[in-house]
Amino acid sequence: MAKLQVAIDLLTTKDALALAAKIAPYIDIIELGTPLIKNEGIAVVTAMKQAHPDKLVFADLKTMDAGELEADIAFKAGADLVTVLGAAGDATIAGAIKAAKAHGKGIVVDTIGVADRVKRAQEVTKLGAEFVELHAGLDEQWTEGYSIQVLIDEAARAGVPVSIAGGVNINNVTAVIKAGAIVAVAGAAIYGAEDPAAAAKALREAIDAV
Ligand SMILES: O=C([C@H](O)CO)[C@H](O)[C@H](O)COP(=O)(O)O
Repeated sequence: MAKLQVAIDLLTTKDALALAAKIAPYIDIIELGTPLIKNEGIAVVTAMKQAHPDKLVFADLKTMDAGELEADIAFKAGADLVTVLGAAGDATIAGAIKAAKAHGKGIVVDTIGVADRVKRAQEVTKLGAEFVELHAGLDEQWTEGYSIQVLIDEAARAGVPVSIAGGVNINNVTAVIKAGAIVAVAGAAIYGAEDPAAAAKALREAIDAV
C-alpha cells in the first residue's frame, strides 16, 4: 500500500504540531520541512516524534556535505527518515546511509536540482537509499511552464523505489501512485487547505483506491 507523506512547510513547532494533530489519522509520514527545521532547530523533530510515536518522522535536512554527521544529529533527535541531496557526492550519501544503518533507520535521497533524476535515483539506490524523492522544489514549481507530469513520467521509468514531491494534490495523486511512486508527498495541498483534515482524508482515500 502506498504511503501519504505530509510536508510541513510551516515555520513554528506550535503550528506544525497543531497541523499534525488534525491530519494524523490520514497520514503515514510526517515531514518536517527544511524551512521549519532551519527556523526551529532539530528540537522540532524530537517534539513531533514525542507527539506521534506511531508515525514515521521525516527530517528534510537536504544535506549536501558531512552526510554521516548531519544524519546522525537527526536520527539522535528522533527522525526515522532523513534527506540527503542527490546532487551531493557519493561519499556524502554513503556517510548518511552509514548513520542510518547505525540507528536502524533510513535515508531518502532528494533529487532537487539534479538534471537526470532517473539516472541518479538508480545510482543512489545501489548505495543503499531507502527510497528516492523525485522532487521539484517550491521555486521550480513557481516557474512558468512547470508540470508535475515530468515527475510522474520519471517515476514510471525509474525502476527503483521513489516518492514524488512537487505540487502533489487531489487532481494528480492518482496518477502519482499509478506511476509506481511508493510515497506521495503533499505539502501545500494539505497545510494550505481551508480544512487540512478533509484534504488529507481525500488524498488518503484517493491513494487507497488505486
Ligand atoms: O521539500 C519541499 C520544499 O523543498 C520546501 O521544503 C516541499 O516540502 C515539497 O516540495 C512538497 O511540498 P508541496 O510542493 O507544497 O507539496
